[in-house]
Amino acid sequence: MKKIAILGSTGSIGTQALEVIRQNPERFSVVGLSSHANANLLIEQAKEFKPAMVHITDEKIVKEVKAALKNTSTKVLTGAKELKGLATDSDVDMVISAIVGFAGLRPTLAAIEAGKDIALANKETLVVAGDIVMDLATKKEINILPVDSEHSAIFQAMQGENYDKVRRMILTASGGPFLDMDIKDMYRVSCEDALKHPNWNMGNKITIDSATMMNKGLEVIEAYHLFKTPPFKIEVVIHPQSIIHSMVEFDDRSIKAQMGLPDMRVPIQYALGYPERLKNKLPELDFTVYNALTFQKPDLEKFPALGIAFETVRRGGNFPCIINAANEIAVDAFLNNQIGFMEIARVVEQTMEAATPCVNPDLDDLVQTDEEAREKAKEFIIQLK
Ligand SMILES: NC(=O)C1=CN([C@@H]2O[C@H](COP(=O)(O)OP(=O)(O)OC[C@H]3O[C@@H](n4cnc5c(N)ncnc54)[C@H](OP(=O)(O)O)[C@@H]3O)[C@@H](O)[C@H]2O)C=CC1
Ligand SMILES: CC(=O)[C@@H](O)[C@H](O)COP(=O)(O)O
Ligand SMILES: [Mn+2]
Repeated sequence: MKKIAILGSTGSIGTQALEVIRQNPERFSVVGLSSHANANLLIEQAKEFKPAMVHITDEKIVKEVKAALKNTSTKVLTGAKELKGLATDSDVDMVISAIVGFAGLRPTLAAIEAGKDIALANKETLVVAGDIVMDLATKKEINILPVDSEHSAIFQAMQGENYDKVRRMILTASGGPFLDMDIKDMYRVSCEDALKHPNWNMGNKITIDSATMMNKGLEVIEAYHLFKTPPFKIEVVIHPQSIIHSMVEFDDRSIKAQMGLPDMRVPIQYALGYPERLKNKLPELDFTVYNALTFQKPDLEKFPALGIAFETVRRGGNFPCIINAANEIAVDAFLNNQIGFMEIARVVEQTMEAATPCVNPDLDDLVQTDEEAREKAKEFIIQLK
């Protein structure tokens, strides 16, 4: 029985991970769950999965959760220290890192430090602190199992293969809802338009990232760290159907692609079950329905965020951390109707050029970088108004 803690259990990844666990009660049990502010769903999940602990960030509503769970064996926690406690509890075998954004970094690092295997959805953890995270994972001899669909695809394609023989890793991108829109119309799109992802149903932040293609930029940085592959070997190709989840080309020009319907339960299940492949009852891919798989080059004028992300890998140091922070602030501002869609990448680029570079940052440097970049991004947003 694998005993699991889910950081971010009330989100899109968290709820789908619980669905996988629900289908496999003989293999997985839930030890801990965490949410930010969604008390109702956390209570419901606790009643169903009976974890030893739940954590909620919002200290004002922790009382509500305690009251609802008072006649159960579930302990209710709050505060940053207790979230780390949940992630490092001696009973936990694997932590699913599914908090969104920089907030996921510290509990994930704490879990690695405590020797837990990680099913990693929170790509920002690797974007911000990839070197620190991967070095610690090596030192602690733990597995980081990718949940992000592209990275799961590459990880699956690499089974039985040698990393020295990789010629290219090709990340596929849907292109988001504005793939075929004229650039001049992209200045006027609404949040509602941007939140309509063509293929995936995900949390708001990553859905906006998909629309700007910052998501793919973050995924390039994620792949660079996860697979220790230089950026010149990582390519992005638009594949609007999201059936091929990514590909690896080897030295002999043979290409392995991992395919399937766009359903996050597949990569989540692969990470949870690894190295075993488990059965499920998900719908099968009908090739006669998806009878045309198409590909095109990304347009960097329409999607400058992708180019910015590649630039930060070249610059290294704290640059990925800077753009991640600026992007979190800019996406939030867009979702609150404070800036336009095309201004997201503009704020990110301005912040990248204005923040203080650091060549070999440690965790404290990155925390400081994150704070500084957030402040600078907020200043640029005020100037835009
Ligand atoms: N959704 C998807 O299909 C995919 C997601 N990912 C990545 O997985 C991560 C999660 O994405 P997704 O599930 O879509 O996001 P959601 O917004 O749906 O869920 C986020 C989860 O994190 C919690 N949370 C939010 N902010 C904080 C915080 N400051 N401190 C602690 N907990 C917090 C939320 O709690 P509450 O509900 O209470 O707000 C919720 O449980 C992201 O990094 C994303 O890029 C990667 C590939 C695919
Ligand atoms: C499901 C998943 O892994 C997302 O990261 C997805 O890839 C987003 O789609 P885009 O290709 O549009 O960024
Ligand atoms: Mn992805």
